[in-house]
Amino acid sequence: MRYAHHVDQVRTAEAALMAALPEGALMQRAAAGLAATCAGLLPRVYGSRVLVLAGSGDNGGDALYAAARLARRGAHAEALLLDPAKAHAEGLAALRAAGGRVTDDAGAFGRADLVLDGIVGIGGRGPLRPAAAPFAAMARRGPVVAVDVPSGVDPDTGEVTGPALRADVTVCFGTHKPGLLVDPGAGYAGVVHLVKIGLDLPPAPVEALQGADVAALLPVPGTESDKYRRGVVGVAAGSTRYPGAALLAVAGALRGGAGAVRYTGHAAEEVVRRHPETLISDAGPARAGRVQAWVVGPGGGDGAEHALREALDTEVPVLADADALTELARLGPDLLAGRPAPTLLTPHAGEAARLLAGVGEHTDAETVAARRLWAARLIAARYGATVLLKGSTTVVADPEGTVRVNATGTGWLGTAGSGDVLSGLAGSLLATGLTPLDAASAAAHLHGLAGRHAAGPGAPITALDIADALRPAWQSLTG
Ligand SMILES: NC(=O)C1=CN([C@@H]2O[C@H](COP(=O)(O)OP(=O)(O)OC[C@H]3O[C@@H](n4cnc5c(N)ncnc54)[C@H](O)[C@@H]3O)[C@@H](O)[C@H]2O)[C@@H](O)CC1
Ligand SMILES: [K+]
Repeated sequence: MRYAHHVDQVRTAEAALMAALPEGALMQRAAAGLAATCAGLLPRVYGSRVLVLAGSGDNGGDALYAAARLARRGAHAEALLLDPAKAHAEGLAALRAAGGRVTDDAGAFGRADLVLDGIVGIGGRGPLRPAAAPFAAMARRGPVVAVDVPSGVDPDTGEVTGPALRADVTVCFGTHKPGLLVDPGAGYAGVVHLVKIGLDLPPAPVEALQGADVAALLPVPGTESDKYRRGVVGVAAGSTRYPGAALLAVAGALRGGAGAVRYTGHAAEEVVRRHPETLISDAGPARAGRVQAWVVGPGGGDGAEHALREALDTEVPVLADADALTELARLGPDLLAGRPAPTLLTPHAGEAARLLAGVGEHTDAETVAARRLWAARLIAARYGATVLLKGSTTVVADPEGTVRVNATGTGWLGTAGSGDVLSGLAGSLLATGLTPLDAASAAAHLHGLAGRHAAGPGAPITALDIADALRPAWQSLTG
């Protein structure tokens, strides 16, 4: 598991640790870890050109001390001070003592074998200021290593509201920051290395499951299991206009761990032709027969409201997607109030904007994509449901405030019907007994892996390719 903490939590933990350590010890731990990572990125340290972009805070201090360590190993280290009068004095003295020097030549950026971005860390707010902004667009020769956070990325949210420095590697201290795990910020962070500095931190508000965590969640049938004991997932999807969505949701559900899939809707014939193992029901969710979870909405068309209401009236978990979300946004969160079982909503950015409008928060898909944590948390809180917000990093938020992010995806997943496969998959995992948080985050992880598997080194994929790749994706976790 990767854990990420907010800036105020880091500051509190840092203050407690600093009080117990000799002055400057913590910064030396950070600088030592940073210098070690940089050394590993250079073919050889001796003779390499290292440039520090140093801001006015301790982030600049970390970078200057790390550059001093590299200078002691023979690197030509230079520092470009963005606010010379306020530069970190001790760090600068250490750099000079090690043979490094200050430069005011911005061209050094393009010549450096490695750039250390020590402009701002967790003290940063908003985009790069004018003195640093030009570096965001400048050509670089060697890797840019962000110190703690890529400057210009909001550490708590991952929001990027103007120029920011794109890093190849980010070395963060003590814990991850949410902005390193959530897009758009995650896209600026590159590969993230964590340097442990001994912080005693509270429970993490944001976490990211790793392969082993997902493997531990996935259901394994016991010797006594049969199709009913493994869980039956109901799929109410598709319409005469959109039969394909039903096929795709069922394809995902069949590969999600449930023992059987029960389908109800207008595409029964097509579903059975393509997936003969599906149980078909003529009645809607209210009378379709026993299931342990319902998936409702993909390609639902005009029938979506009816199917949603019937599914919500059952006593099992309900996953609402696509047209069911549009209906929910129109009808409002009261529709979910008092349900005896949890609800999982799986919007993309546009549907999330609709759900937000349904609670009086008028916004658009672009804003949701730029403020993913905010949007997912707000929908979860206002609808009292778990939310899986699809997109470049998938954010899963539950109404109690836990957030999980998933970054296994690839841009190739942005293909028609991909979300239908995901909702079937997540619903199937719900039917096996996983909580909505676990089902949603495991499904997002598997779906991302399947997309990568299907796309291989890089090629367009179809939603059915993703469904087909779910089995090797699952095997890659459990094998
Ligand atoms: N104090 C310590 O012993 C340790 C410090 N660490 C480092 O200290 C950092 C936090 O240091 P600070 O609290 O001094 O804060 P920062 O160094 O992150 O930034 C503070 C300074 O940047 C300016 N600033 C804010 N937003 C800006 C923007 N958008 N563009 C340009 N300048 C901006 C502020 O005016 C302020 O002067 C961490 O991120 C980490 O790198 C720790 O990680 C390790 C231990
Ligand atoms: K930085």
